[in-house]
Amino acid sequence: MEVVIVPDAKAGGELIAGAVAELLSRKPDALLGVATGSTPLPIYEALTAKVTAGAVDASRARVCQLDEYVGLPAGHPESYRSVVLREVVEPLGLGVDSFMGPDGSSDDVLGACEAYDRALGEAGGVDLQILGIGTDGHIGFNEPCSSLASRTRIKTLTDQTRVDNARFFDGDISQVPRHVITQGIGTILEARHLVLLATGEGKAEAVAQTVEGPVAAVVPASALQLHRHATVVVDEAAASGLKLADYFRATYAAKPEWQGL
Ligand SMILES: N[C@@H]1[C@@H](O)[C@H](O)[C@@H](COP(=O)(O)O)O[C@@H]1O
Repeated sequence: MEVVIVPDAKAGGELIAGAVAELLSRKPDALLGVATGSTPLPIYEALTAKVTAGAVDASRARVCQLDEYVGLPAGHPESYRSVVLREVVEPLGLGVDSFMGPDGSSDDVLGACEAYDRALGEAGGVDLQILGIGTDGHIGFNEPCSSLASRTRIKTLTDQTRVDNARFFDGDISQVPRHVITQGIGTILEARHLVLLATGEGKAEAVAQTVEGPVAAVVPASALQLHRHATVVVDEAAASGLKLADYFRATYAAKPEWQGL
């Protein structure tokens, strides 16, 4: 696992957008896995700026969702499908046919989970998966004690996650769905490159446990330690709980440019 400490969220966004740009130059039809939440927005803004400036050709890129609420009506503005279309797919100038996600409004939720897990494999697998992290260490919507071998399935949100996400629902926790579909941890680990961005002091504890704690289902993001190409990008505040911060800084400073992220 590589840990990169950046000055702020904007720098993290630029760095990761650069890695996506490099991937697209190598593989124009790469499948990009995207997370929702506030944290990854600087990545999508930086990538959109590169595309608008003509520095990156994303016209053949494909985008896939990490997770979804269950039970929101199709087209609800806070469904993750709507969010990803609004924040990523449309700004990059892509069409809906470049995009895939689980159907959270299906009557057959179990079937929708299995179909999505299968579809990811049939699409050739995710090339680069962008991840955020919950304050409780979740990735996607894999809450604490999710199986590290889990596949795409339905999960129940913790009260903490529903409180954290209420800001997208007029601050009203009762509007935040209790159930979600999420790529499992086993599914996420199949992506070729995992890039987790965490910013702000509120994520410091979860980041410390993810990077320096034991691999444990109680901290789902710690499963990144099992991946052969995982990058954790943190700002100074999110890095504040890391004992090895100076080592990570020195290592990155001495990294040859040709290695990329
Ligand atoms: N399912 C999403 C996660 O993918 C995201 O990482 C997390 C943190 O969101 P934020 O970046 O807004 O803190 O929120 C939700 O739970």
